[in-house]
Amino acid sequence: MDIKHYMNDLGIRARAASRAMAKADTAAKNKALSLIAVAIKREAAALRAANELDLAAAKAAGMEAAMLDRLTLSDKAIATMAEGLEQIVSLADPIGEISNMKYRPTGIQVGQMRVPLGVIGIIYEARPNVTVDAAGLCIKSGNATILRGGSEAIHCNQALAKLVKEGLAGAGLPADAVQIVETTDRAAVGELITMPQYVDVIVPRGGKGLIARLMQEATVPMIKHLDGICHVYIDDKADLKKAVDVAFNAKCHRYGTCNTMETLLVAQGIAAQVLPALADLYAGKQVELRCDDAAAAILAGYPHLAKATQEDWSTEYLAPVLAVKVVADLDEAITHINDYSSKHTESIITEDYSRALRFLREVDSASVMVNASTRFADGFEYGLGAEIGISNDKLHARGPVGLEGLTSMKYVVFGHGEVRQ
Ligand SMILES: NC(=O)C1=CN([C@@H]2O[C@H](COP(=O)(O)OP(=O)(O)OC[C@H]3O[C@@H](n4cnc5c(N)ncnc54)[C@H](OP(=O)(O)O)[C@@H]3O)[C@@H](O)[C@H]2O)C=CC1
Ligand SMILES: N[C@@H](CCC(=O)OP(=O)(O)O)C(=O)O
Repeated sequence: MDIKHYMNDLGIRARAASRAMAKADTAAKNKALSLIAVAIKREAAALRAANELDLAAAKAAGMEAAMLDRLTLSDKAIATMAEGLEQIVSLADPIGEISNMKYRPTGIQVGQMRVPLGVIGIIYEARPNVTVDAAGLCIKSGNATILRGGSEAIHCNQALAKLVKEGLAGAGLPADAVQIVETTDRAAVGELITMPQYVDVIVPRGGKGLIARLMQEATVPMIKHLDGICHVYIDDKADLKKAVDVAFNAKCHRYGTCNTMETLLVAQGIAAQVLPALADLYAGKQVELRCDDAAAAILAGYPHLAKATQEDWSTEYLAPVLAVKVVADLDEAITHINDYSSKHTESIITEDYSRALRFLREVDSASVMVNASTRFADGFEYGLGAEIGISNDKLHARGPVGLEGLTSMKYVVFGHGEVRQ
């Protein structure tokens, strides 16, 4: 079968499955999720073996360490996937909820019902846990999904998809509710984003190349999950220990994730105190610091120092590299963030309540934090069970997208035979 026909077939199956999923009851959906969690734990060894195949190929192709880390399905990642599914089971089913019922003067009663989006096409990076997180959220929210994961994770994704289908079938739900694209040919992406008759929304998780293509070609609406140029701003009213702990964690906890800090802004009033302490920790991890003149002057002698260029303020390194800038005050920090961030996640470190509130109000990003690491921008950490991704789009859903982000509201009207005058 050629790719056009193959994708068309996936689309037809997904559309049919979405109709069954939309009316599936909560117990069946929860049963499927629990069965998948059990199967994942049972098949942990087989999943690791499939992941080894992917890792070996990726290493041979020269994949960088941070991307290998993202591709790795460790025992902890396997346990977290299963735990995420169990968390989704425990969340309330959003589907069918009716709210805002009001009587109109005509006698009719108008309200809204929460409904699934339908068929969701997800294009994502080579990160196997996303396959299960996305499948779990789509199942619970009554959607069908077509998953196109990063080609480097194909073996692992195929192994996971089998377990998802086993869980769906065991709960009496259509196995086609979750389908993965079995080819790594990018022509399949071209088809997925141009079949509005079968796909209601595309969730692209990826970098600039992916988005450039989608912006040109897609005829299906998108909720974009893009790069994370995330900032931490250390205010001159910051607690030093909190500043050092958060700025170190935000950069060094994991380099390859989109919620990792890429630019550190420091108020000039505290820079001479906080930067040397932080630089000692960064030096231990060989983090390269790309500094503006003021930061470079404070950090003279640091072993991995480079001069920042204009380009650094707009760069997502996904690597042990950090741009560092000294700013005059909160105003300059907010302006810099609103000019250069990708509207993903930003954090202020301060003990000053008014400045914290100003930062929350004036920074235009999907997650805005006070005294916490940007690494917390994550569906699991926010209590959503998992996430489809982290939206930096402004429409429909912002930040980590969980169950509610995969639904919309339709109007429902109850009458007693009223007619319009
Ligand atoms: N906001 C969020 O939730 C997330 C954001 N990201 C962002 O993604 C970026 C890095 O991830 P990375 O894996 O390199 O992302 P890529 O954009 O390279 O890949 C992501 C997915 O898109 C596909 N893809 C990429 N370009 C094209 C194209 N031109 N046509 C068709 N398919 C394409 C890839 O397929 P293939 O395997 O063939 O390359 C892969 O499945 C970072 O900017 C990161 O922050 C990543 C994950 C989540
Ligand atoms: N959920 C993630 C962050 C979002 C994500 O998937 O990002 P990425 O590592 O760029 O694929 C986490 O913090 O674990």
